[in-house]
Amino acid sequence: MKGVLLINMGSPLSRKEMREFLFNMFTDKAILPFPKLPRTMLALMISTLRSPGSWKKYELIGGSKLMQSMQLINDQLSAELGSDYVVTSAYSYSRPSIRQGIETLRAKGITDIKVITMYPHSAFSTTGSVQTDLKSVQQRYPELTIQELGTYGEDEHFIAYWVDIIQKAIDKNGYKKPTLVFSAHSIPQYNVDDGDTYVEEIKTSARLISEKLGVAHRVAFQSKIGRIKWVDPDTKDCLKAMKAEGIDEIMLVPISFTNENLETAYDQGCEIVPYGKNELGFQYICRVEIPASHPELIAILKNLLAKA
Ligand SMILES: C=CC1=C(C)c2cc3[nH]c(cc4nc(cc5[nH]c(cc1n2)c(C)c5CCC(=O)O)C(CCC(=O)O)=C4C)c(C)c3C=C
Ligand SMILES: [Fe+2]
Repeated sequence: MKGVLLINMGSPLSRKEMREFLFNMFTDKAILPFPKLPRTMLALMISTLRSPGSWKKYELIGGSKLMQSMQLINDQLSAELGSDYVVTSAYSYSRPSIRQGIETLRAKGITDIKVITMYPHSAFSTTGSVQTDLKSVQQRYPELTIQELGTYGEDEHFIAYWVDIIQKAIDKNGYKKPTLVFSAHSIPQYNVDDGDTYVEEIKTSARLISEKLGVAHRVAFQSKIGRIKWVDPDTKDCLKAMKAEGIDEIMLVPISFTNENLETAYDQGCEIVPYGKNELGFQYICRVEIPASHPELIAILKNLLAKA
């Protein structure tokens, strides 16, 4: 029997978990690249100060849908793969942790474990963090064969996944000639300067999807926090420039995610779209929602396993 571990960031399900989630995130060297002691002190400070405001956002959207979506994807993949595989999910900053996920499979006597992250693109702060965790679990359990199957931003099923979701949104909204704004989670500029390929990977996915749909597109970055320099252009600035160019039908596409989450429902739904409507005066602007699961998403995961 083989094991499949699906990995994502995680999400807080209660006010108490909010602080833990932020603490776990900011003690991660891939997020805050400082030595351990100052990083832990900063994580304690940031999680304490940030959690009330962040939790309010989660309450406003009725909670993040990330964990429910992960459960559905997990169950659908498990049903597709049949009894030769055990599929389970784990999270970088929530429970079960990556180590716990591997231990669950190990406890079932499984030694061959394939790992798939729910991040379509690589980034030091997401896939890089997962790889570091996997390395440390591998050292703990050298008898296991743990193989991470890589990203899939150019995979034909990933392109088909977004083409289908976007086309349905175009039809639903009755847009005639939309311009897609692929709004990805931003990353710190210092990561790009150190060789992070995330931005280029996002641009490639955006180009391939737009070409298939035959529509115009832009790439922009959202959800920056703190005072450091993040990758540009910022999504709101991109919309401002598009208004000046006279573009009038806009669809935000959350290209860096495979589940609805705080950054889609709140940052796009409650901040960026209202900004476009109320401050810039766009009449036709909407965000494309991510379905909880999708046949093409399951096909991506199955394909990665078949190729491994
Ligand atoms: C400060 C550093 C952060 C970096 C770098 C970062 C990169 C990054 N994040 C995602 C995906 C998600 N992030 C989510 C929440 C979230 N992210 C940060 C910080 C960084 N992210 C914080 C502090 C939070 C918590 C919310 C808040 O306080 O603002 C989520 C949402 C999860 C959910 O519960 O719904 C996702 C998903 C990517 C893809 C990425 C870089 C590529
Ligand atoms: Fe994030």
